[in-house]
Amino acid sequence: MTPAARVAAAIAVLDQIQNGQPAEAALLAWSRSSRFAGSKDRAAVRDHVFDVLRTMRSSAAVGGGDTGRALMIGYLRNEGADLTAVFTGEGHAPAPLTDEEAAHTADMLEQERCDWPDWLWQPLVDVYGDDAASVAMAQRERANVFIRTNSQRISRDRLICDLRDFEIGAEPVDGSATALRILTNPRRLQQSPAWEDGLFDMQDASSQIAIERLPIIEGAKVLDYCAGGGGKSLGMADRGASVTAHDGDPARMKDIAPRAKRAGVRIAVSPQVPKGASFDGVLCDAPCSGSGTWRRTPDAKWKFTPARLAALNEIQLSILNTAQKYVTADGWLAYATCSVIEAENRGVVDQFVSQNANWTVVDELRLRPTADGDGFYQAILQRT
Ligand SMILES: C[S@@+](CC[C@H](N)C(=O)[O-])C[C@H]1O[C@@H](n2cnc3c(N)ncnc32)[C@H](O)[C@@H]1O
Repeated sequence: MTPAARVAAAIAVLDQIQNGQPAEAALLAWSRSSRFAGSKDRAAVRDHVFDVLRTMRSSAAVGGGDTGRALMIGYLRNEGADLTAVFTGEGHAPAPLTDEEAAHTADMLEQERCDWPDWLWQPLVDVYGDDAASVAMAQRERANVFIRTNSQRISRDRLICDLRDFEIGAEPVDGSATALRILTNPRRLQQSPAWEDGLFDMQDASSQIAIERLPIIEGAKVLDYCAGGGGKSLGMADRGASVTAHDGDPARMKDIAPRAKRAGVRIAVSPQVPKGASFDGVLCDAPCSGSGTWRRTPDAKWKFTPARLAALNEIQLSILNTAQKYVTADGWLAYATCSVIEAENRGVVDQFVSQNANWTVVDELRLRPTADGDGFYQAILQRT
């Protein structure tokens, strides 16, 4: 496919998404009906679609509409591309720009330029002040790929060398003892001998920094109360904790056993927290908007609503209220989200403390989305 034909294909996929189809389903349907497209074509079309989804608002303003075509015009115009070289109408290229399309200009509000929902703009400014724009702008960029070194099995420097032998470039992330940023060939990671040998797992750098911050001592009994696929459980086990994984939806934990086996650690998977059980530490990696990771799931940014935020706040608070019961008298309780929205971060923690005055915040971590990792929040509490 020519570069212009890839743009035309992305326009067709975007139209399906605008008609209500989820992004992945629309891309899959296009792939299935486009047997002529090679792997590079598929990757390029996918990149175009996600580039537009991450910048939907500014692309619509600058492109003069929200059809696939207008969005792509807006995105490419924002990027400074030569539109006349792409919109030629030749072969499978999209049709030339109309006079109206060519003449369109837009004045944008700051939140529009930053591709951030209006209703969440002021809350972002309240926390990040003049940096709100850079927090929002970070979600317009493609995310880097990060891995967590399995430090029970290999040093980070040795892992860099092993990956290099497989033509995968990696470099350490500042502020983390385990995280590596993948510089080249990320698609080869899960075919590498190091993957086969369980020397690393996939995990964003911010999650790793948060896990490293937990006051875990070798052999501590820890409950991962919202374990999901077990990323945090594995990180805590790597730090020497004896981990029990729990999740309100036990089916979400199905990958934990094989992941733990590959990593060579033991994690007890427990659909019900055993009655009367207590732990030196309990981590609540709560369900949230995911606003710190919206560059990875850009359509979520536009679907999130005030009603959903209110519902999440209730769940988040009730998780903390339940989980605290499993913490020993001098143990710790950690609350984490991959969100940059304060209402589901310190907002929830403050509500919890106002209802449970015997708990106090002893540590707080707020990571912005940057090239070094996703947006992440964590508070560690202890009883007074
Ligand atoms: C952010 S995800 C966890 C990600 C996981 N810790 C990881 O690192 O891969 C939040 C998890 O909370 C779970 N959850 C939702 N409501 C819950 C509840 N009331 N009690 C326990 N877990 C709950 C969800 O099923 C989901 O797996």
